[in-house]
Amino acid sequence: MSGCPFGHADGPAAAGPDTERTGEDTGVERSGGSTAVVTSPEASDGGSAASAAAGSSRMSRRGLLSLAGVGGAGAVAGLAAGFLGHDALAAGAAAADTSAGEAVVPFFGDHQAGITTPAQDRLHMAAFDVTTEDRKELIKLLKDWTAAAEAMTTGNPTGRTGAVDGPYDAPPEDTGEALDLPAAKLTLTFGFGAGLFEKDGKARFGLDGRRPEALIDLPHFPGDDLQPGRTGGDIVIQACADDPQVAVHAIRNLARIGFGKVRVRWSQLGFGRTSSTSRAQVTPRNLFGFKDGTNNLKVEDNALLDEHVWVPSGTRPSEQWMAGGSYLVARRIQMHIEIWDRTSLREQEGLIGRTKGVGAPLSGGDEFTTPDFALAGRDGDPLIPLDAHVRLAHPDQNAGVRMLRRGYNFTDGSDGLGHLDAGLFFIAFVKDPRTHYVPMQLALAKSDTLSVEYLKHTGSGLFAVPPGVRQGGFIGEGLFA
Ligand SMILES: C=CC1=C(C)c2cc3[nH]c(cc4nc(cc5[nH]c(cc1n2)c(C)c5CCC(=O)O)C(CCC(=O)O)=C4C)c(C)c3C=C
Ligand SMILES: [Fe+2]
Repeated sequence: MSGCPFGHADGPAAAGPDTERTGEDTGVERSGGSTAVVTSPEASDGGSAASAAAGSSRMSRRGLLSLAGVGGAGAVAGLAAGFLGHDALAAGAAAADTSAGEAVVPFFGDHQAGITTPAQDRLHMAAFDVTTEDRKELIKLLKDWTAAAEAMTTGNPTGRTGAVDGPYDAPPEDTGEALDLPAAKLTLTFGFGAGLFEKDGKARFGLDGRRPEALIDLPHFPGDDLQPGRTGGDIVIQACADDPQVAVHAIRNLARIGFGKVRVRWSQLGFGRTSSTSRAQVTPRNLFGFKDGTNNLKVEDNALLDEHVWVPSGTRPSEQWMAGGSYLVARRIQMHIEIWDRTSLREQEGLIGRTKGVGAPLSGGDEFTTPDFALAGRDGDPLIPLDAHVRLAHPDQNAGVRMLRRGYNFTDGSDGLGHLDAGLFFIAFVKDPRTHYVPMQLALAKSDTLSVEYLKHTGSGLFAVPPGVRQGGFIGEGLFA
């Protein structure tokens, strides 16, 4: 093959007449490829449809590799180069792997993906401090992140030359550990912390007056033991995927792209979702062994999502950029699992207010029966104790507010004192944390025996999550308009 622009044996061959560049940012060929697109309820506008189409016409990382076994030596050479001819592409399409792991959640849409998207199995969340003070540099970074996010969520490497097709004497543009992995329903959700707007009393990036009123500094809650290295951050990125390596690869490459402009402040891995966000999903279990997410808001609850999760338009003009967005609350909650494991089943169920087996309310019925908080047992006491978690967290006790929970289990080794450092990385999306998080957290921290005796909050963050990105736009574009 001739035409290697970088002059090394493995370099890209010239694109043949049947190939077409899809864009400067990704350098990936149009392929009529095999990636299945998951219809995202969040991505419901025209841009999303276009994105879905773009996603479906792109070749995923694994689609590319599968061609090696289909198109023979020519295809392998093309594969190594990242450029494929028409015949090889047609053969590859015929042999396409459209298994669930290939599924793509569209990146573009009215709302960002990763909020009502059915919760994937794995999480890697990272919060960054922005180290540059240059507005142009920040905007450029957000544009570069948008391009990289679009590429990775469609199962493609970052940059024009990816992991193996760049100059031999330069670091690759993509780190490569996801080369042979499918998109795995990767979603990347971006949010802005208070520190992006002002630091030490001074406005940053020309954003004077643009900090939304709802982006408060969270108060100290009773029992909080927050570690500075696990708290705050100017920008957060939530990566969720059904493959941990895909999620970690995404955060790593976004951090790499941000080198010199942002610095990772904290990051958290999560290994098992603790919420279902769609009625099609089975309710998972947290590390206390209880079903978690039964009475969560679900993607099917459109009216409730409008009422409790999405920021409405019509707020102050300076906050209009948040319309269609949401607020992300992140709390790293350490669970005293060794104490829990020595607690009787009766007490465990009383602390939660539901049965451990099927997750039914202690007032009776099955998992999805409405709890009857007034129903008393033979002793006259309510069957769901007054200090049960589900009673105190129920909308009836919280001025009717609801939240969309999207947390993950975590285990980060041990604490050096013979205990696992394990817990629940609580993530919730709400339209306004002042009404939809702070009062409930205060009530739980004061009166919920589960919280007081078995939990410790060790990290915290609150982020304004702007609405979805339109094709050709960039993350948070409205804020910089
Ligand atoms: C501030 C909000 C909440 C925190 C923090 C929180 C932590 C937390 N929760 C569990 C276990 C369960 N929570 C359940 C229900 C539930 N929890 C919250 C809020 C917070 N939880 C709400 C709003 C609800 C729903 C209440 C309702 O409407 O009925 C349940 C029951 C199953 C379910 O409905 O999801 C469990 C179990 C843990 C272990 C934990 C911290 C580690
Ligand atoms: Fe809870």
